[in-house]
Amino acid sequence: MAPPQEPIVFDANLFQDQTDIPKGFIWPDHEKPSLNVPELSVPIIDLGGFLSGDPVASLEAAKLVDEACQKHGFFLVANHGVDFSIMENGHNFADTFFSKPLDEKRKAQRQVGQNYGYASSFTTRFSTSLPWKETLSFRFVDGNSSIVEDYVEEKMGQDLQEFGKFYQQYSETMSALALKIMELLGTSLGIDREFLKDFYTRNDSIMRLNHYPRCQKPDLCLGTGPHVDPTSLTILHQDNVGGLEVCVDGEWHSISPNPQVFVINIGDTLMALTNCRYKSVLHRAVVNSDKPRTSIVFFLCPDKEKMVIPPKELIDAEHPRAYPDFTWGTLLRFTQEQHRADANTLEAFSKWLAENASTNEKDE
Ligand SMILES: C=C1C[C@]23C[C@H]1CC[C@H]2[C@]1(C)CCC[C@@](C)(C(=O)O)[C@H]1[C@@H]3C(=O)O
Ligand SMILES: O=C(O)CCC(=O)C(=O)O
Ligand SMILES: [Fe+2]
Repeated sequence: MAPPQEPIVFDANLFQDQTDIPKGFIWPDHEKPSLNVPELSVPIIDLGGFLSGDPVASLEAAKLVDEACQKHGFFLVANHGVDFSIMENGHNFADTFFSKPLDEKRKAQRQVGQNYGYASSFTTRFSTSLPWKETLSFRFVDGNSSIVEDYVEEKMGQDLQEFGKFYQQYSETMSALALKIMELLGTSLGIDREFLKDFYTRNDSIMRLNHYPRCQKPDLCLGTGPHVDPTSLTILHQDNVGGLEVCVDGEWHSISPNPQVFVINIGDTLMALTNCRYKSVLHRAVVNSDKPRTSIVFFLCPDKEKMVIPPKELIDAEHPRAYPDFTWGTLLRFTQEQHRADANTLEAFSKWLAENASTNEKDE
């Protein structure tokens, strides 16, 4: 992915009221937003009921999550044990950061080859189909109690210490929530309840803030383009603006904002780990001309060196291996250096692995 010669600088404060949209932000006709998409019916899972051990609640939660993950990979989690003030503060801190002048935000500028830091769109990574968003991403490693706050202090200085401490805490809260959800998925898959939880205990995840400025041509642009998450499990909190859409049965559907719940979706790595029992599904974020939108996203990822191999209970004559063995570290590198995550990342990755088998073995 060669960067453009003269990358545009996406300054949200200027672009949000601009009617003259640079062509790099105009998406191809077949990917432009659709009008009046229907709402997706997504089950609300009572996580606390499952964790309480109540047999009726556990059975209901496992049944609902199994159906959803086999079909479109999205579900909502309620009774999650996370105090609403945490989500509220998450958005307040994000809004404070993104309302800063661009040169302030660029103190944490994401460097070429880095997955973390501030990015105003990805004009240095791509030259077409540019996402109408700014992002701030952190690395979170379970067990490292200051990785996020250290990064913030190093990149943005002492005055953002409270900001860094907050997202350190938020990331730890999401990591713990993710492991509880992994227990539920282990149960719904009918495998050892601890298998997935153990696989992700030492997770090496990505905490990301997505900020979508207003856009005066919301019918031409996309906040985040159509993609499947290459990661394992996504825990997303929407504000009350709405814009997340999922492609089910070939049609885009909206997921209505509900700030009391977290939106959960399966990513490619977990789809491979479940030998395709649970689906990683195409989704995107649309923008609007009236209000900016923020989503707070925790991408659960395993240790980068762990080999992703489904448990034997999920491999049989009817379900042969769907994907080759791989590590998340190799897939992450692939999405950052070779192939922008889109609708077909795992297929392109499998082909790339086969073509570069000798090189990848040397890198291991
Ligand atoms: C490993 C990742 C790459 C992206 C962030 C995480 C999981 C989702 C990926 C992404 C959001 C998919 C759409 C394209 C992308 C470039 C984006 O719009 O942000 C992707 C992220 C990335 O490569 O930075
Ligand atoms: O902002 C959203 O609602 C979706 C963002 C997303 O899919 C992502 O960051 O992977
Ligand atoms: Fe996504």
